[in-house]
Amino acid sequence: MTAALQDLARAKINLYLHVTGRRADGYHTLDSLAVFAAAADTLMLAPSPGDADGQVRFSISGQFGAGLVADADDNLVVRAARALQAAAPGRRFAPVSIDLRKMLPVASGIGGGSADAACALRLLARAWDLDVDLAPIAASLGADVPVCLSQAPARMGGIGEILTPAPVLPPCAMLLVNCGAAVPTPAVFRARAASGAPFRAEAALPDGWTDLVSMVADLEQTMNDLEPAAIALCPAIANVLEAIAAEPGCAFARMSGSGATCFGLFADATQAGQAAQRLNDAHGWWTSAGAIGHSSASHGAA
Ligand SMILES: C[C@@](CO)(OP(=O)(O)O)[C@H](O)COP(=O)(O)OP(=O)(O)OC[C@H]1O[C@@H](n2ccc(N)nc2=O)[C@H](O)[C@@H]1O
Ligand SMILES: Nc1ncnc2c1ncn2[C@@H]1O[C@H](COP(=O)(O)OP(=O)(O)O)[C@@H](O)[C@H]1O
Repeated sequence: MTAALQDLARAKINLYLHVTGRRADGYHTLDSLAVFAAAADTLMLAPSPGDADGQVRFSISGQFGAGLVADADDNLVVRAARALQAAAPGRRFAPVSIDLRKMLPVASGIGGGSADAACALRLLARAWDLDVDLAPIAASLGADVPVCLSQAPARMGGIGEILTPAPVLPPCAMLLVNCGAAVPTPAVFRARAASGAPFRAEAALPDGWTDLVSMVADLEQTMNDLEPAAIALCPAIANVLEAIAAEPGCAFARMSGSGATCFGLFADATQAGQAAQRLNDAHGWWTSAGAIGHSSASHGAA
């Protein structure tokens, strides 16, 4: 490879999440509708001449980078690189450096680490010119990594690795709000299991929605089954949900994934942007507003 490459690792938002069962290995089966936000980390890959073949130098920058630096060798980006190399034995891997610009809050229910891992797989497969199926490698890195490979809206089944097309989404804007509390995914699944909450059936969805009102009517028949357990662990989530729902123009508010990030849906992008500014000013919360339904845009950097 000669050129530098750069790609976005977008936040994954679960518009609903039903826990439908539990496997013998403890993983839960899910039914979820995942969409991708404008908010994203950025991965920058460059050749690293002088290093040995196979070496992947890794650095972390960005607003939320500091929290990850201590465990950099175990970062999902590095694990993705190792897994890709293991899947293509006998190949030469030109030495590269990757910088992760971490702009998404960590352990926050929006799959930032999973998005970074998927982004690293895409970039490295390109840089090393590998024609391998990335889906099983992604699944080996985490339940959320496969859906982050395409960053296209998708219905998630199995433990997250069975992907089917999402209903056609209406034009709308999404507000993301995170109060700053890290909520570890395993703790939320454990708390839900301990609470004895029942499993839920898969949602019945149409092929698409032409407007936000009809999508919200269907989302109101669904749940995020992890929300009560996450609120029990982090009560501030309830305050965030209340604050989002009170914003002018907000049609729907819910927590994403295992939390603590919550989202609001708006027909009017200006109102979503104003809500983001207001909630950041009033509480110091991390906020972001943008369209939903982004797909991956890979491009080379100068
Ligand atoms: C809850 C979801 C919903 O999209 O998102 P996040 O809150 O992480 O964003 C995902 O299922 C998270 O996927 P991911 O974060 O990749 O999970 P993994 O690393 O594979 O698993 C972390 C732990 O979560 C639990 N886990 C995860 C996924 C799943 N389907 N069932 C589970 O029980 C297991 O205890 C597992 O040990
Ligand atoms: N690149 C990464 N970004 C974020 N977290 C990472 C990364 N690599 C490893 N991790 C670890 O994965 C855990 C889950 O992170 P993250 O994907 O942000 O959670 P969530 O899916 O709940 O948003 C973190 O606690 C962190 O220790």
